[in-house]
Amino acid sequence: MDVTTPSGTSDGAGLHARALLTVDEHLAAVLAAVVPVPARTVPLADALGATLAAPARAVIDLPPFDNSAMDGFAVHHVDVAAANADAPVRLRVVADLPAGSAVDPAIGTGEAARIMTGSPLPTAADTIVPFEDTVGGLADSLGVIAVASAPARRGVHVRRRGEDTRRGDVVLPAGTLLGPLQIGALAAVGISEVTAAVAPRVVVVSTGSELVPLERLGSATGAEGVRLERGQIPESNGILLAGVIAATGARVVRREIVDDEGSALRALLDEVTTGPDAADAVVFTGGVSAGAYEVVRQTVSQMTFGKVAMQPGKPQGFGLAGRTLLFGLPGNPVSAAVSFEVFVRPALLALQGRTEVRRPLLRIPAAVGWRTPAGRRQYLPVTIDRTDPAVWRAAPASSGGSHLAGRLGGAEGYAVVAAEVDAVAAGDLVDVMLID
Ligand SMILES: Nc1nc2c(c(=O)[nH]1)N[C@H]1C(S)=C(S)[C@@H](COP(=O)(O)OP(=O)(O)OC[C@H]3O[C@@H](n4cnc5c(N)ncnc54)[C@H](O)[C@@H]3O)O[C@H]1N2
Ligand code: MOO
Repeated sequence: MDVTTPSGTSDGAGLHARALLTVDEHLAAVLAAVVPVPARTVPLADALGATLAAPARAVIDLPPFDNSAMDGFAVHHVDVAAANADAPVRLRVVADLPAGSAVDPAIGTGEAARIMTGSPLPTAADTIVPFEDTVGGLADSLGVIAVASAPARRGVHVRRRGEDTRRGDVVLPAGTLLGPLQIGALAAVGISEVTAAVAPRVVVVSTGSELVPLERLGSATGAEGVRLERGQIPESNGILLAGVIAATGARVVRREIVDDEGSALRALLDEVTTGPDAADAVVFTGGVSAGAYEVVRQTVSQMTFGKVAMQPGKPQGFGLAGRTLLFGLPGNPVSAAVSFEVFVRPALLALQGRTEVRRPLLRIPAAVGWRTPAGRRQYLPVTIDRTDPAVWRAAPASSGGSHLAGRLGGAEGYAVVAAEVDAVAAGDLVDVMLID
């Protein structure tokens, strides 16, 4: 990246003199530093949100055996091929097969077995007749039944062994996020444990002497209300980052607020980046731009600092302490949130070996026009206007100011507008990065 020495205020002029990095250049530099975390074997039940580190192969065929798709009767097709309402075919019911039954009854000519959905198809039968196609239905389903409608063909309503998946097939490749559907699919093919990436351990450090931790704010509903002195603000980046980090499958092992003085930050950094329990990543916010009290910039010598052609999120710091990734995100809350999406999230996913590290983009028309910053890629918080279900539209959730943290609460994504574009007009197609 465009590197400046982390010497604080003295190199501010140098920063301004240098060209901006593109978002893609900075992201490439970040991803190049990522070394994936190790994998471990984990019970499937504990793997929600983890990333597969090895292909998951089916342990059994799915379905595991030929079975009935309907509640009804297992029959010989030839016996009922001519059945109709005017000339029902009578069959003697010789067995009753609930799901889970291990019985494999003999079924002779003119005979049937009552069978429930999911029960194995008797070896002697080849077709299922649902209750609805018999005269007596469920109410008259034991003894002798009358089939009033011929099955469309031999084998109808039979679910075949292995028709979904064969034993040994790769059900999901390495690098897949294990969401609820994936976990369900793996369970269905007999997998009870998986090889998954160990959750990266992440430390979040908010910097700024103006920050008041939530627990010291007092109760908004109490008689005294919120207690803030002049110049103080509630600390909000830490809780936001903790949430988005957890959503990547990583684990926030520590969350701290440090002042702008430096010694607390230095001690904390040493503690969390050395020894066997060193964090996989430390995410700082604040103290990275051009002011007189930029604690991250002035203290973290392992990071380099530069400007990226994006808005918000222009000042960025990045580096390595041993194997720990260090991110210096700007302190403005929208800048911190956007910077996380664009640089930190992909890195945390890459650490876990995730194949897809990008957010999905939806290209939809802008609901209204807005201005964009010259020469910087814009990430504008937007809601998705679904008034017309056929044409969703991107509606700004804020004017784009990087301090408008309250408006962030209404955002469903970020409109991503190229650096060369100066303004978006209503109806222009824009890419919306969807967030969850
Ligand atoms: N002379 C210049 N000034 C600034 C520049 C510049 O290029 N030249 N860049 C601006 C841009 S763009 C941004 S973004 C900010 C980033 O500044 P820092 O990363 O140094 O952040 P701070 O100054 O510490 O804080 C900025 C802002 O955000 C509030 N903040 C910080 N941490 C938190 C937190 N954890 N929770 C809630 N709010 C937080 C802080 O109070 C400030 O208002 O710099 C511009 N300046
Ligand atoms: O680039 Mo700053 O991140 O505009 O707010």
